[in-house]
Amino acid sequence: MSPQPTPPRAEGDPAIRPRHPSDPPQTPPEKAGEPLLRIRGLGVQFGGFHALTDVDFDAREGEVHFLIGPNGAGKTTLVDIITGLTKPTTGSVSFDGQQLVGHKEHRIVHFGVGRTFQAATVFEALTVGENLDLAASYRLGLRRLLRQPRGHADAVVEALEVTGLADEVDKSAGALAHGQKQWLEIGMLLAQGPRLLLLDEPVAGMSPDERTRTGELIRYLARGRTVLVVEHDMDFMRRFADRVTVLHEGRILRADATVAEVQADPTVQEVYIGRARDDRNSAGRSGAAAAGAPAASDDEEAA
Ligand SMILES: Nc1ncnc2c1ncn2[C@@H]1O[C@H](COP(=O)(O)OP(=O)(O)OP(=O)(O)O)[C@@H](O)[C@H]1O
Repeated sequence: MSPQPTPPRAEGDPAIRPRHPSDPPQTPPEKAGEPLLRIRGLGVQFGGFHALTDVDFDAREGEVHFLIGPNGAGKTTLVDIITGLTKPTTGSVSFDGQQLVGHKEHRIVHFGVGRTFQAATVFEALTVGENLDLAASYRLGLRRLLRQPRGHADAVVEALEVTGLADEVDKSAGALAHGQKQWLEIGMLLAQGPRLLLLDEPVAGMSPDERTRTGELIRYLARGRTVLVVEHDMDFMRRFADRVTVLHEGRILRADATVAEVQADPTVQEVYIGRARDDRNSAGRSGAAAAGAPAASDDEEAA
């Protein structure tokens, strides 16, 4: 029997509970001022193929910013550039005034930028606590880690609490349920003390209940930080996004909008619905599932 996920500890905390219809609009507090992440004129080519062209993008402290777009739009490539995995052909990426382009991945982590991948990358043979200790040590450095008093660093204790994994601290990560592994990976990010968290499809493969808990966790993470979420799940976006940017074929289709603005945008609707139509047609022809349109029906309903 697969283990039952424990809910995040701070469930009663109004900052992380799901949005209620009577709640005030989720406009992030800071619209003015310099964004924490500022991307200008970004472009990248693979061979002759333009994966990203002239991308401008801003994200501010305290906001949950969703990056959406059909398959192949360039979302992961954008995250890869921010984190130093891919070098852009043109443009700049400024994080808290620091230019990131040209720095190696580990330097960018030290600047305060962390990411998760589509598949959780935890050390399955280690316990939950050991995974978190290891993640915390990456930022602290070995010398400071050895000088730590016995027990876990504060950042690890916080990560255990907010991911709801405190009761699983001595369990091996390989024995966790799918959702719990994703939460552990997010907890490992948190233990590194980032100011910008990039989450690539954090709810893929999760149950509805796990999605809700992940959304609550993301809202918690955004307190005093910035969270950029790459996601296909439109319902999840509607519930938990502050701002939304839409990419299409490597270009910005709609920048820094509210959920309502994105839903009302006919160009965005056309991209998603057109894509869904194409996928359905090709699925009909080939008999294969329309893998590229996980949220399409959602959007048709929204349209
Ligand atoms: N290293 C690479 N070499 C060649 N082409 C690449 C490389 N990385 C990405 N691409 C191409 O760039 C385009 C954008 O890919 P990317 O993975 O960023 O899209 P995405 O929006 O994240 O898609 P998905 O939602 O399917 O993950 C795709 O056409 C992809 O094939």
